[in-house]
Amino acid sequence: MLELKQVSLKFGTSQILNAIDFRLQPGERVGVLGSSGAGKSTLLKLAAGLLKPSHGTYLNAYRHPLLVFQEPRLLPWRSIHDNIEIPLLAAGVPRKEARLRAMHWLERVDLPDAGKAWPAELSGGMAQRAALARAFALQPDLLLLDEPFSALDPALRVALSRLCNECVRDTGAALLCISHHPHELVEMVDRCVLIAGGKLQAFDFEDARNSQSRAATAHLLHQTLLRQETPGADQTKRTVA
Ligand SMILES: Nc1ncnc2c1ncn2[C@@H]1O[C@H](COP(=O)(O)OP(=O)(O)OP(=O)(O)O)[C@@H](O)[C@H]1O
Repeated sequence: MLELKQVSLKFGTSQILNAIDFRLQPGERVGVLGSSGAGKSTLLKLAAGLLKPSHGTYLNAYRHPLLVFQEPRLLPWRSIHDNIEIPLLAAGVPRKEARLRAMHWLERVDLPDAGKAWPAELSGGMAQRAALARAFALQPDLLLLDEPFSALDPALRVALSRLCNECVRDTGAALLCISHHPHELVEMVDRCVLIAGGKLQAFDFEDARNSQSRAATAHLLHQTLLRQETPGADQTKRTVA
């Protein structure tokens, strides 16, 4: 389990997160929303252990947290297969198993013939699929997605969200996922948190399996986000100590 208790984080004098409490249970899937600069990526980096809180308690029992960024970040001088296999070898996976896992995940993300290709030969969507294959091959128990599909066109974004959703459900990994698209996000998660003014606001779905409940929650999230992004809205103001 991941647990943040009364966690605050400052960059210089800017208070980004202010005494937040957050828990992520094994297998739980949580969406993170908020206006630009609200602190979503900061929360993910905290969860990944890449940032330390200025105050409060950080407890993380996940052994294999994995952060996936907006850009695929593939090694340009190695083949797609190598891009997936190299991190596995670095993690101590035997070569034969690493090869099989790389092939399995390339197939799973619908790139069965791309193993020998160079990253520069792939479209944006294909490169992001390869990045997902690399992530899932590492068998994370906590997957942290920082808007991984935001640079793609809407149809591709929806397709990759669905694929990612299936893979997360198949592996049972816990998920913390940032998105600016409430309607897509609610299809992937059990609940959402919204960051505003350094605080977390919870949006629980009445019944995550009920599409009407998901649609209503997405609508509410959308309206709340719009209010935040309106210039001068109170919620976007951040405490500056
Ligand atoms: N390393 C850093 N040093 C100083 N300030 C930082 C640092 N990282 C982020 N910030 C600031 O913290 C605030 C929150 O940044 P963060 O990247 O978490 O926002 P975000 O909600 O993910 O935004 P976006 O949706 O635009 O990606 C921003 O004002 C940003 O400029």
